[in-house]
Amino acid sequence: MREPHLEARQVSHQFRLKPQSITVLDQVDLQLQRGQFGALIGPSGCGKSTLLRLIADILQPTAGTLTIGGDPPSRVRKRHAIGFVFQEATLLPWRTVIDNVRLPIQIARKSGLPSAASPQELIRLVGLEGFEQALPSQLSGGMRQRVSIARALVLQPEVLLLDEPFGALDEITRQRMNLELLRIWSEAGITTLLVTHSIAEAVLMADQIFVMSARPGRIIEQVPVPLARPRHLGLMREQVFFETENRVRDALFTQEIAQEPPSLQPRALPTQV
Ligand SMILES: Nc1ncnc2c1ncn2[C@@H]1O[C@H](COP(=O)(O)OP(=O)(O)OP(=O)(O)O)[C@@H](O)[C@H]1O
Repeated sequence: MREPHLEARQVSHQFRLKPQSITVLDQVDLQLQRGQFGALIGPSGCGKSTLLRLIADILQPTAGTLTIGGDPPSRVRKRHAIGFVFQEATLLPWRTVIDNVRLPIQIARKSGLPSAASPQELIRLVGLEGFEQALPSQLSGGMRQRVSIARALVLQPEVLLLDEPFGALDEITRQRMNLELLRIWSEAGITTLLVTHSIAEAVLMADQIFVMSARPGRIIEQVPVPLARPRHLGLMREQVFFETENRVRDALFTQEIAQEPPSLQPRALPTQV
């Protein structure tokens, strides 16, 4: 068995909310092989973004260990090897597209620049050729997220973390962006973890789907996606797609039912004797 590239072992996290603290993540175990695409799905507030922020070294776990290629996230972040795309495109409004994509290079230069990709080449990769000199206000929401993805890739990260990047987009744009992201991922070959609320999106994109419980979040099921690559929208009509969706849905809703007050839970039918 190969060593995982991205690994969380027994990771827990508590936030201090005076006067007490809340446990957001409880002994999370997760593994992704190098170059794999993982999706994290779970009820709102179960700690998906928190887990991504722990992997990105924006937060530190209260317990447990995280490693990327055997290194702690702090070391990986210092070599600028973690790409992060947030829910909203966090672009600098006064900078052009190409200058937003260049920004991480300019910041990293101060601490000894790791190898960087060509911003122009990345703009081509995300399909924004011709918009290099546009300002964020002159772009659609989908185009702004493409700029964010190009910016996250410019320092050639070892892992790419995406926190519901297309949540604010309409269904058609979202599906197009999903396919574009898959194309970019397959060209860049980066270990990728995507947070999503959409079961279909998780199945379409991922090699492995990690289903989380309600807070405190735990991984309650890992669902492998047995679909060939390259993926295309036609796969969404195939039996194996429905079956994988159902496995994820069952894992999500079984726990929902378990948490309902007893009066709302379905009664077991009397068995015939
Ligand atoms: N900085 C913080 N301080 C205190 N509590 C926090 C902080 N950040 C998040 N939380 C709490 O941690 C829990 C998990 O939040 P998180 O954003 O990780 O969930 P999520 O699964 O990504 O939710 P959603 O799907 O709605 O985006 C929530 O209850 C939230 O209120």
